[in-house]
Amino acid sequence: MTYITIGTLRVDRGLYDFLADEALPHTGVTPDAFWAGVGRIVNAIGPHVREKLARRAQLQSQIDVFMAREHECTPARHEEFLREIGYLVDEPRPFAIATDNVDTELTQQPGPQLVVPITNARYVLNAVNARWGSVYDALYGTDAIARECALQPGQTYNAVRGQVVIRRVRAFLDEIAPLMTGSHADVVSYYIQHGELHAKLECGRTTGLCQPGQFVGFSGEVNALKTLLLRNHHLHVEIRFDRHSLIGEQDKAGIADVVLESAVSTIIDAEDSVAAVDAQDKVQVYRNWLHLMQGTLTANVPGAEGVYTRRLAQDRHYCTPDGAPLVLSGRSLMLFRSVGWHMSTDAVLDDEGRAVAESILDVAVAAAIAIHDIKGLGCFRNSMKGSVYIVRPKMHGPEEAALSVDLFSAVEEILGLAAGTLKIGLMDEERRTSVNLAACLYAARDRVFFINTGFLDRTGDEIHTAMQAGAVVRKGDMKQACWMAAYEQRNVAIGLACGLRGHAQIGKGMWAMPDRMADMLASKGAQLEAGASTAWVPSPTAATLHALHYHMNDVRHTQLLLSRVAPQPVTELLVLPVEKDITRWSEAEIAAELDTNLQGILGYVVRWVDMGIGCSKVPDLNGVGLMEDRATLRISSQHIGNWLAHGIVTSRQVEKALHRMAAIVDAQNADAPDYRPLLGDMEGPAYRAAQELVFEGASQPCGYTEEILHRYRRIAKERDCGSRAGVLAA
Ligand SMILES: CC(=O)SCCNC(=O)CCNC(=O)[C@H](O)C(C)(C)COP(=O)(O)OP(=O)(O)OC[C@H]1O[C@@H](n2cnc3c(N)ncnc32)[C@H](O)[C@@H]1OP(=O)(O)O
Ligand SMILES: O=CC(=O)O
Ligand SMILES: [Mg+2]
Repeated sequence: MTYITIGTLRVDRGLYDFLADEALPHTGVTPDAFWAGVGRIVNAIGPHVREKLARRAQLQSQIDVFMAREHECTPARHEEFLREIGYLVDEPRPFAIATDNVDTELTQQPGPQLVVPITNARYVLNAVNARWGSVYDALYGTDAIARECALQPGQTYNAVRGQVVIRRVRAFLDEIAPLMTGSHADVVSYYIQHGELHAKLECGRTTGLCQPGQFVGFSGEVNALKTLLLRNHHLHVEIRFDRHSLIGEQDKAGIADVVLESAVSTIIDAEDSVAAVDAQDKVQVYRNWLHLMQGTLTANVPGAEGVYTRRLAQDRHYCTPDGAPLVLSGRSLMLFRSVGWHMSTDAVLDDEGRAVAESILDVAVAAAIAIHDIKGLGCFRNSMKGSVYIVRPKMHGPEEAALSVDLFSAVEEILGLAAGTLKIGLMDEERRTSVNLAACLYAARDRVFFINTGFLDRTGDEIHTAMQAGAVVRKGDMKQACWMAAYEQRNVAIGLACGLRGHAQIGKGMWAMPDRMADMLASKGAQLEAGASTAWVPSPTAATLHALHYHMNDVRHTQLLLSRVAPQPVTELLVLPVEKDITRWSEAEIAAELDTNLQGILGYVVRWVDMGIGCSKVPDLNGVGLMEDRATLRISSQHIGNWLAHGIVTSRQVEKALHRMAAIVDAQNADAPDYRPLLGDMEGPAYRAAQELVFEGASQPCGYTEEILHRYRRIAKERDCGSRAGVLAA
């Protein structure tokens, strides 16, 4: 890296140039002012970051001693101890959050939240455009419709399958926007008269909607509609007519498609789904964010008729029932997820030559770039309220939430932004945050736009925290653990008690089996029944299918009912997921658990380290594709570390299984271009990273995987750079 010195900082030349030449022009912030400001923040906040990280380590070592000594203690004693050491703090007096200028997508529109790795422009564009998605395509193209009517070889459209989809969507319309008489399946035409929607049925009768107010817009002519816009639970449904299309010509009402408002918001992820290990990678992260804020991001995508350029979707234009223009956003509301406090980056060095806290850089750069949106300099608007949404992951407790608030205020000051412009998404994914959630919310009460649960990191942290208490239950049994139920319930109850309903999101976690859409449809609705106003999905298709749940559940009403339920006591959250009777595990069960964890680790790590891919769909031992990211890696690495620590498995057994699983992962990737087999390169960075994650994972701070992954990815980058240079020289 080549650095240039600016004030007290040394800044990577590529990063400096990116900001000076691409990001800052037109924002009103000069490079000198920006870096001088960042320098001040590094000096002011940097020491606090180091102090908080030291505090985490101190608390964990106290907990380790306590758990080794008193692992059979009651939850009440456990609570008492956590209070004694200051891990658990007093609850604030009742209060309500007071965040203002939050976009309606987050306050009024319960709906799916998509997550996408920021470094993959092609996926990012798809994600932002997933605000709207065809439910016909989503059902037709996935296992949501049973296999017996799957596409036959050589067939381009299976009409039987198509009919199943159409029937299912008509039933859905009957459910969410019923007609006064008959079914949408019986309609032969829809038309508008005197600002009201009419539906002509096959039997010759005409009817209308049971709730006429659900008809909110249309395009085309009143008696030759192109689209019809309905609204249910604040989400829009667009019915498209085209009697000349393949589907529309066979449909009695001429319906060619039904499009749902789907990914209402999207997390543009610069954290656990990306592999950004140096200044060069960080520039790629920030450049994509810049092009999103400017509305200019593009990606070339191979399609049926050759390569085409994917761009951000335009807004959607309709007329209201009485003929006034109606414009709806064509894009998902974008939220930026920064890295957590534990990360540092040598893209910028402080006055003592230390890598700076990466959070400072992420928040400062993301906010500076968002000025393009705030000032309306781009082709589109992201936030109509002039807010910038920054998701803060992996914070431990209220002190760290308060430090984020301080950072946000400092960044607003150096950029000349109005106080409160930067909003916080407060992820409840570390144990010290869960147990002190009300205090965390209080610390961020003027800025918070969401809290959420269901996180894989939270399980990783649970295992790490309880490392000395005993052998933890199998990964699959974690979902039934007492702490997990308390975590989910308390987060919602505390969020509602702190006034989030209608003011901020209460979210739930990721559906991690991207190809299992039937299972997702059957189970993900439960997150809304539990009080969530949003929940994470891994893909646009999943967003469209998950949107169906929000039509079935009136989340605002569900939250109203749940707001009468008190949070479970914190002692429920403190019940450790430790197996009391380890003899109940057979050798085969232990071996299966180990194999599953190791195969997941290897399958993910090899792509991360060798190819720089931060989130992958890794087939498990049964061939089911699982979304793996750093959080799932943290769980697997901590789980093996725990079982090693408690003698459930031996190092030798783990080494042998690792080798065996490497062969499976190599076979699974045999056809992947640029794949370097693990077994052909056991001294290579990928295999060594996996070994270290397994054998040293338990001693990593909080069980985080980043330090190991980053170190080996940098080695792999150097190796590839060296071999490229060799090829060029030859
Ligand atoms: C624990 C946590 O921290 S969760 C948060 C982090 N996790 C995530 O961000 C998961 C996001 N999802 C993903 O990255 C991907 O869906 C993966 C890695 C799980 C699967 O990726 P793939 O194997 O490439 O998916 P698959 O082949 O089924 O589908 C690819 C298509 O779906 C689209 N797609 C898949 N996921 C996404 C997404 N999250 N956003 C937008 N588009 C997506 C791609 O654009 C591509 O379509 P295209 O060819 O038209 O461009
Ligand atoms: O950040 C998401 C998680 O599951 O952890
Ligand atoms: Mg996480």
